Amino acid sequence: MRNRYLVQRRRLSVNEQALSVREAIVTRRSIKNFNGQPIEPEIIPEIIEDAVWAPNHGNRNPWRLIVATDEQYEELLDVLKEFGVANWKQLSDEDLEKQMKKFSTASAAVFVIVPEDVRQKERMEDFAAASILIQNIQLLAWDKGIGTCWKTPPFIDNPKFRERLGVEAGERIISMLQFGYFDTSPKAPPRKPVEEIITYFGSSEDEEEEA
Ligand SMILES: Cc1cc2nc3c(=O)[nH]c(=O)nc-3n(C[C@H](O)[C@H](O)[C@H](O)COP(=O)(O)O)c2cc1C
Repeated sequence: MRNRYLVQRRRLSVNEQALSVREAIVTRRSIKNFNGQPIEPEIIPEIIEDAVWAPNHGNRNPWRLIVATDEQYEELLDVLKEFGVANWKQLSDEDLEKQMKKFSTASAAVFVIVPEDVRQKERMEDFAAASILIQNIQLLAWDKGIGTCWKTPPFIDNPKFRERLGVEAGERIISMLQFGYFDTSPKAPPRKPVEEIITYFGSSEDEEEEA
């Protein structure tokens, strides 16, 4: 009975989608200029609940997420100031405010953390699976009109920053994912054309024969 309810609930939420999968993939852009409008804090766990359906080898669910929204995001801003703005103590209030815009105009951040498996293959698989989770989050947010940007500033590997976040030994932060509403979407950075990235199996033999 409970299962049937869950299936029904999932169907309902799927029907609520605004964008097709293709539209979401093609139109999503990394948003780097947010407008400062706060996002509803409950949106983040809602998105994550769906995003975890990412494929992952052995169903290891190789991820955990540290979420900062609302007042916690305000608290996080103090930490980001310390680690993400060089010489912040020497800056005037005005310059500091300017430098902080890259963090302060977003209204939430999610740090995606993966286990660092000692086995190389598993480590790579876990990184790949967590990357899919991240794109799922980005697409689901986009579908709700919320912009995101996957950021990898150097401080995510700083031991003191890791400690402030509560990241354990054997774990790695792979993304600081910023969230927020936005007024304009940037122009799409062009991708390499398909002809450039595809080689058809056996085609080099054909070329050799023709030559
Ligand atoms: C692994 C990864 C790391 C990234 N790190 C940063 C970053 O540190 N700063 C940034 O501004 N954008 C970062 N990006 C976003 C890319 O700049 C962006 O995806 C790329 O320019 C393509 O634009 P689009 O996402 O709008 O299609 C990152 C993206 C990925 C996948």
